Amino acid sequence: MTDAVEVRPITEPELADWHRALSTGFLQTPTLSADQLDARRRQFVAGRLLGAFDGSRCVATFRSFDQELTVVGGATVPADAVSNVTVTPTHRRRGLLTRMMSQDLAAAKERGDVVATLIAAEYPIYGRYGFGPATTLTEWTVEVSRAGLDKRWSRPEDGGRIDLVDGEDIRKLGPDLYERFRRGTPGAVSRSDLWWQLRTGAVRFDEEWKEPYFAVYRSAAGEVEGMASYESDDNWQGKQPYDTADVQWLFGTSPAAERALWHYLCSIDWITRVKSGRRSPDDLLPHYLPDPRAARITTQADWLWVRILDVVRALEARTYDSAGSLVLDVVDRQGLAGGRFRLDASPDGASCTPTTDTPDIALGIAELASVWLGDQSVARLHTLGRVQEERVGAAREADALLRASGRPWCPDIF
Ligand SMILES: CC(=O)SCCNC(=O)CCNC(=O)[C@H](O)C(C)(C)COP(=O)(O)OP(=O)(O)OC[C@H]1O[C@@H](n2cnc3c(N)ncnc32)[C@H](O)[C@@H]1OP(=O)(O)O
Repeated sequence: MTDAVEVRPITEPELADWHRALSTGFLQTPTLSADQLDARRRQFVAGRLLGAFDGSRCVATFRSFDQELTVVGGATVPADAVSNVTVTPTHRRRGLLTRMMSQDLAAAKERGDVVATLIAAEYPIYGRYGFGPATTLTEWTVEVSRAGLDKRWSRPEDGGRIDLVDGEDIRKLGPDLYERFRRGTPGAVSRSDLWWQLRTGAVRFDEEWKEPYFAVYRSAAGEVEGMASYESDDNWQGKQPYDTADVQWLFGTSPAAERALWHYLCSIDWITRVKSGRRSPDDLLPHYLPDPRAARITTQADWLWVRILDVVRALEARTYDSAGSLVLDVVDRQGLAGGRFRLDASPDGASCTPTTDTPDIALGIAELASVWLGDQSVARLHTLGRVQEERVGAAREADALLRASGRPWCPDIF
């Protein structure tokens, strides 16, 4: 049966059928309006949208696009970002995802991408293709009354200011600021113009788009250093307001900007709770509050998954705080990137070369992705039996070499 189904890149006229399959796979209304389809045309890139066709009907979807991923130390690597993965329920578990993924990863490797990235809908799907969870997502809810902030707070203490602006301002100011931010944030990914258009309503994929509030922080010197987008509900109970500010995104290029934006959000009259949106596990949000316990973790889970396609370039792209050498046996069941590699690293730079030297540790390509950006420790994976020590003590040494000073953070969903 599977053999009768053809997997291939779609053509632009096939987009409506492809989107019907995509909506069906995500359990959404199958047929898009002409306007919705028109807006989504902007994501069409020839060769990067795969479909599986049973006769003339599209029964599976897969889209990838070019992205940059920031690594430890601030360099970026080219990534193959994977999204819109669905198989129609009538055609599941016949190997269609496996066929689409194999085609896409082979093409990405051929193009020279260092990694593939995705946000996994469910944990068990992507490990088999060599993806490993590489960043963790943490969401907090701040109970404003417990935060200990001064009730009379009305502006940043540092001489900076916060202004509410509209979507057009965000489209002008956002991309440059985000570029600076993401280059200092391992785990962050590039944002396209379309990303900003969708978040500010200039392009709408769904008819019921709700306009959020946009806040911008400028330093005392007048520099734009941070911005946030948030919504609020309209929640009155009797004569009391219990509104929640729901942060869509918030980032800054200085701690002062982030502190001021969180204080602003926690000081809006009627707002009793602030939901943080997607942060890294070691985000400073709780510590910007006089009482950090006011921020309660509501979600903690795997977020960005990474599939390393080129071990040498991946390990050479990042920086290392200490000096050391490590021989790694990297097992890749798909045969895309495995082998034995010698990493010689120091704060001055790193070189990684294929070798026949005796290995220190052995690990899967997915486990390498989990330790590469510093989200996991080699010692923890060793304790779990997912990294093997070929020399006693090597896991702890690998840990010291690969450790990063902060956890990586991918604030985006794609
Ligand atoms: C990046 C993103 O877009 S994330 C969104 C992913 N999409 C969804 O969650 C939408 C709903 N789910 C689906 O559309 C499908 O179930 C998919 C795309 C997840 C899987 O497609 P399928 O064609 O059924 O996968 P395929 O047949 O290639 O499965 C390969 C293997 O993965 C396993 N597998 C696939 N999906 C799952 C899952 N959700 N949970 C556990 N195992 C899974 C299969 O059992 C199979 O295992 P086997 O090799 O041991 O037999």
